[in-house]
Amino acid sequence: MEQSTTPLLGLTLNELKDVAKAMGMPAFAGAQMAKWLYTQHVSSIDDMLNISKANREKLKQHYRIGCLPPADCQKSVDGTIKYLFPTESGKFVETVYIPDKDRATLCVSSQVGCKMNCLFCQTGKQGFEGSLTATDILNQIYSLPERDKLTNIVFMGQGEPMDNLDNVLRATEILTADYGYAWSPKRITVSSVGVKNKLKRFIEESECHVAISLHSPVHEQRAMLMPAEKGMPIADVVELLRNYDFSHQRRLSFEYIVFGGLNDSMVFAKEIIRLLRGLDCRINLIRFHQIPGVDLHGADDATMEKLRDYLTSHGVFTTIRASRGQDIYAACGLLSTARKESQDK
Ligand SMILES: C[S@@+](CC[C@H](N)C(=O)[O-])C[C@H]1O[C@@H](n2cnc3c(N)ncnc32)[C@H](O)[C@@H]1O
Ligand code: SF4
Repeated sequence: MEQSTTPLLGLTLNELKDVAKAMGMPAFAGAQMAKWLYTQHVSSIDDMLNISKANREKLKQHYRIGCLPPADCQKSVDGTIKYLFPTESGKFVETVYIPDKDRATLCVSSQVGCKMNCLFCQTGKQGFEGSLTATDILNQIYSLPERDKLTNIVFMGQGEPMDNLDNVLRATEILTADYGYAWSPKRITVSSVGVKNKLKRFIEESECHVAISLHSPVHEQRAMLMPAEKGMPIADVVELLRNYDFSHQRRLSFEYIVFGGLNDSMVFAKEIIRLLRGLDCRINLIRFHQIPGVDLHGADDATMEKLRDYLTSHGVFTTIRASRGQDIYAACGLLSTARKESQDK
């Protein structure tokens, strides 16, 4: 890895113009570089053919593209593909490609591991090893073999996006800017447990859809499942969300893993309705992906359907999220944990 050079992937148009200026290149070279990066996805500065050879050589002395191909992948019988991407710092994160009829969604990671330590999450068990740079986040798209088929991106891989907000905002800016990928922010969803001050900033500085990991409407139970509840209780998350408009283009959803015998009774359904009353949102019920060493289990289908029907009939549109890639453990964290363990040996 040529770490003495700086990656171009992850720079905004203005920053690329500054690079051009500093290298003594013509002013328009910044826009040319943006095109080679975010439209053409070149893997080498040598491929930036409308930049003179002399300027490419100069550029290469200080910069590199910053793209890295996936190190491993597992393919599910249902077409879901889990990739293991290296980061610039030599660690690994998981990215899951989920094709589905006319959609193809990419689930990207924002951190290596996570500080939030949710009881049910393999990434939480892995501990925190560092935040991804914007280069690392964008590389999961840039170097994806199925890149041109993507219709949606969800920040639901490893890590808590609000705990790496600057780099997540930089990546979503480049994904949505005209000079970048020119995607509508409506094709991007960012999922969070709710982090004080950061969630507010994200809502105000981005137009992407917002997903909140709810998992319990009851403070004590949510705190047991998700220690982040102690830093920003779900009641405060919901109060904050009430200040913003989710009734038009921008969507607000809540994720709810249904654990058998824990948060799956009508008592919880009623609390959810009370908590979310008047908020424009939907709920996605999620099947629990079993992880090693955790004494929790998923609710059965009939219980999930009953919950869905109750919530929908009480005004909160609710769906059951199809589980994908079961056979390759597409629940994030397992592949990278295995890679970490083999590296540590
Ligand atoms: C891995 S997180 C990443 C985004 C963010 N940190 C969050 O928690 O919302 C994405 C979603 O996966 C869920 N999740 C984590 N572990 C899971 C598991 N074992 N089974 C099902 N869903 C899980 C989380 O609760 C969250 O809704
Ligand atoms: S569910 Fe999200 S916040 Fe919780 S440990 Fe996993 S990645 Fe972190």
